[in-house]
Amino acid sequence: MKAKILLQIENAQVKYLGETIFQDLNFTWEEGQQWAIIGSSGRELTAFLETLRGTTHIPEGKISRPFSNDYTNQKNEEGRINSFRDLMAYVSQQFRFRNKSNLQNFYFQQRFNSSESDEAATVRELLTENSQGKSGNWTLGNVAELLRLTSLLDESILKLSNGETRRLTLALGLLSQPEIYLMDQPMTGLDVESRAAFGDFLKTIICKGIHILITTSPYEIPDGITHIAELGEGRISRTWKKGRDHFSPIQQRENPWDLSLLQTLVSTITPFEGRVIDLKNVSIRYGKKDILHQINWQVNSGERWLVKGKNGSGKSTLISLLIGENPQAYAQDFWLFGRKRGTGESIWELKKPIGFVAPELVRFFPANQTVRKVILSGFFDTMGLFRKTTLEQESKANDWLSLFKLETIADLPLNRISLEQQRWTLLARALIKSPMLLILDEASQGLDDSQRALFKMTIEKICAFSPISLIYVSHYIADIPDSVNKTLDLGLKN
Ligand SMILES: Nc1ncnc2c1ncn2[C@@H]1O[C@H](COP(=O)(O)OP(=O)(O)OP(=O)(O)O)[C@@H](O)[C@H]1O
Repeated sequence: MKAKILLQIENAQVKYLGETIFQDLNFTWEEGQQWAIIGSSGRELTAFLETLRGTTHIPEGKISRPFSNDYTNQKNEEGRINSFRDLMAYVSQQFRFRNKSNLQNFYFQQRFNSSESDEAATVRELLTENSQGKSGNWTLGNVAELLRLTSLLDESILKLSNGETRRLTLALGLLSQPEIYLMDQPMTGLDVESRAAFGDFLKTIICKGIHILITTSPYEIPDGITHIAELGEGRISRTWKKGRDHFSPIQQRENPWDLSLLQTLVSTITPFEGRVIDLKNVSIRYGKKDILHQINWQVNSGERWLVKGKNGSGKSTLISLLIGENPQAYAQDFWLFGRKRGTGESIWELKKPIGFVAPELVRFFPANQTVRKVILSGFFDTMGLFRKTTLEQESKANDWLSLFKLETIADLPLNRISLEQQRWTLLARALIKSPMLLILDEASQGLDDSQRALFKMTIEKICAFSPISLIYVSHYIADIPDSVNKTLDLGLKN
């Protein structure tokens, strides 16, 4: 007996964000198949998911979704128009939570400011809100348990770490009681242990009848997946059953940047004469929860450090202290660039010698901020450009735009460009003021394998060409540049 088709794309031309991204795309998803989609372009992977969700434009060919026929027919008979989307959950890479009045995204430092957290819903409130009006296998209780959120139910969503937030978004998807569950790079931001456990999570939900399709790295195909499709050059180039075949290794690209321009740009970075960071018995506690416990850490000028630890171990909290975003810094014995914190320095003085990149920064720039403005805002350490710039500053911005090949998109808003272009923009913003210390908090998270390799190579070159001090946070050993040769392990703190 032939397997039932759930979804089918036939000879489709697909336009995504105004560009033709697929030509002659064909894909058949049959009952019982659980798909992993791999490929070297993060943009193509996301566009493929958007096509399944019906948010791209298909001028030629067609897409059909027989999985929803019974449901939509029944709703039509009841005189209601309902879409296949009711049966489909989607976890995107860029999640945005709004504050309670639904007016704005949170601003960055709000997360570490516990007094302001009332503005945000708790994990329980958000899960409850998302389960209303839907009944099925998934309840707040079993979903919270499955995704290890039970102990976090009464926390404000604002305070969650990256990995905790990722688990929350997976839970929200389940509570919509989907038949089809699409996930864009769902293991991004998860620590080594949680990535290993991800296959068990998939197997559990597959057993309950959900069909899944994820985009992922070819090196991370979790348990539960039965079929793999490789995207490349505008179409699906191959499909195979898991275990029958293996993927072609990602081609290592040449570094596409003008390295002599990079060298010139970072040659203005000077070393700090003295100790960059000195933490003496630093402890951070929220309510009854010890996040950092008596941390002693010294970073000397020119050193390159890895900060590691599992999800929720306090890596971002530690970094919030360094970049002046955590009010608890004042109570600590803590020196930055030879000056004790809390001795009258302004937040701007504190930020000046530090360049900082974290993927979630993108969420905190106002919507009208273009790539050029975001890069220029690095001179002023503001989330967006709100003042006049000099010709010299503009010329520096042009150099960075040219280095990272961003000129053609320089005047587009940050939220209209691809994930990798956003990341190069943030790196240019961090470096434009020639900082003495560069802090990268999971800065290549979510990029595809070739872009991650390029990011690593770029940081390697910056370290080779300048005396910059570096703090690098990552859950992926393969992403760590060779020049990083010291480690602070927060997992060992207790
Ligand atoms: N203002 C706050 N109030 C209460 N708890 C908080 C607050 N800010 C952070 N936390 C909690 O502190 C813990 C550490 O969070 P942090 O973001 O530093 O972890 P992380 O090591 O960076 O994790 P990840 O690898 O997931 O990014 C988390 O459990 C988080 O929920």
